[in-house]
Amino acid sequence: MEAFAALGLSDWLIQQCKQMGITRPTPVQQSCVPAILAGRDCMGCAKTGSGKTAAFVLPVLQKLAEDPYGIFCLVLTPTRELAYQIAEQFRALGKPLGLRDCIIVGGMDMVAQGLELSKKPHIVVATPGRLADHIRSSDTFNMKRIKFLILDEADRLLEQGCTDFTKDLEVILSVVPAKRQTLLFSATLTDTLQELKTIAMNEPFFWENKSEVRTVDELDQRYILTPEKVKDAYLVHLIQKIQDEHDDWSVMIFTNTCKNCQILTMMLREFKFPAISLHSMMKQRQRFANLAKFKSNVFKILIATDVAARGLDIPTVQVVINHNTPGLPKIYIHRVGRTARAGRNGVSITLVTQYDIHLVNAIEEQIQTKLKEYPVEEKEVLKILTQVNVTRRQCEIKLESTDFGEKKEINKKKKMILEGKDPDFEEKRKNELAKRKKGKAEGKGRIQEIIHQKKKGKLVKKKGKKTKATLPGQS
Ligand SMILES: Nc1ncnc2c1ncn2[C@@H]1O[C@H](COP(=O)(O)OP(=O)(O)OP(=O)(O)O)[C@@H](O)[C@H]1O
Repeated sequence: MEAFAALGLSDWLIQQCKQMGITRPTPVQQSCVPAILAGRDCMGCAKTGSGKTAAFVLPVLQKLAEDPYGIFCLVLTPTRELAYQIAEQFRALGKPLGLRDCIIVGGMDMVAQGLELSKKPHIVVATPGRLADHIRSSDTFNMKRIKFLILDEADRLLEQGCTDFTKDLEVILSVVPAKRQTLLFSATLTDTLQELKTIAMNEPFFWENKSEVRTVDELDQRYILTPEKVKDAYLVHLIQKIQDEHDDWSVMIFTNTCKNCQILTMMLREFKFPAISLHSMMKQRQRFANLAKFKSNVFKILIATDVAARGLDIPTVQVVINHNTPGLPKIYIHRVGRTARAGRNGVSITLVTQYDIHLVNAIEEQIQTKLKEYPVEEKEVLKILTQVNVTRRQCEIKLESTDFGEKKEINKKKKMILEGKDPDFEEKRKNELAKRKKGKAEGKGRIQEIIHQKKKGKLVKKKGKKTKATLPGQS
């Protein structure tokens, strides 16, 4: 326990860590915690599962305990599930403080979120899109006093992937004070280092793993070379093998599209495997429910798109299967990082077709490790090939007969093209209009009205009774 004390953390926090089984700091914690406590901006680039979350949660809680107010700290993160996970860590470690946190993510009730924000929580954990919507549409809260701005998975927040956060980040950065501590963390910071340095303005303390190898030693990284048409048969064979050989097992399968995710889930269920999916075309409540069922091991297989590739901490996951070879090495690093976390062992198996070999070469070059072939009895795979492919086709037909979002989207786009419109341009225009409309009408009107009403109601009930969080150090 002394090691944590040597970092400058208070006794109550050390005790809280102990209760959670955290007894010795990991290297990223060892280096970043003292720098953050000393008031420096910080960039931490450490491998997956190495405890980056606690590296920022611990010093923020300590500083909050010394001078508690809301809104003290804003954490931005790219996915909704990750926002909940980070808030949980704050809640667990900050329990003795009576910590009040607030989670602002898309897909959840905006009015309830507005009300939460107006109550000045100590910590706000948000995805950028929804928080920017609140900033644009409401004046019942402000971020003028925040002391800490944290970007978790910072490189993802800055890159222009399928979800582009940059516009929303601009909105958020325009309302947070220039005088603040900025903390940036990820397992893959290096590509976006220059942009990140402009956000962390004050010569940040930079900590990076010394090792050339960018994945953890405890991870056994394998590949299977397969023709595209045999991929699913390999997948079914692998799952069957894992199920036969282990009593206690848990697997994450990553695939490239929401539709594929849905079809693979249906197909594995036809084979009576306990599979469940997670992708961005599901309703948010369903996403949370499925993740909870997987975490509690009710379902042993989670089939997901890259929405689940970063940050999720599910210690029971022993195997990650890449149903498609990731197009970018950094996506590979995050996906396989869902196993072999916090010193545990894990296996990753990537299904590689002859067209993906250059992708594997790029991955190996980046991670400075050679993937090893996963030995499979091909004869066994060929035995189930026809049955698997027929089942997949049946699932595809079944899905096509439903109104699964992707099909609807494609049809909508086809119609637009026939009308001589550019679907992408139309989409952008529609989103802009919707945002503006929502900002003006709903935001200024409905949210504030409800918030004011609720506040009034509460004040009448309490009649002068003031509530205050009980934070150590507060008189
Ligand atoms: N000092 C520690 N000792 C033991 N376990 C720890 C320690 N610090 C954190 N952990 C645990 O390690 C696990 C992984 O931590 P965390 O989720 O913060 O990893 P990460 O570095 O953010 O990974 P990723 O890059 O995938 O987001 C968590 O379950 C966390 O509770």
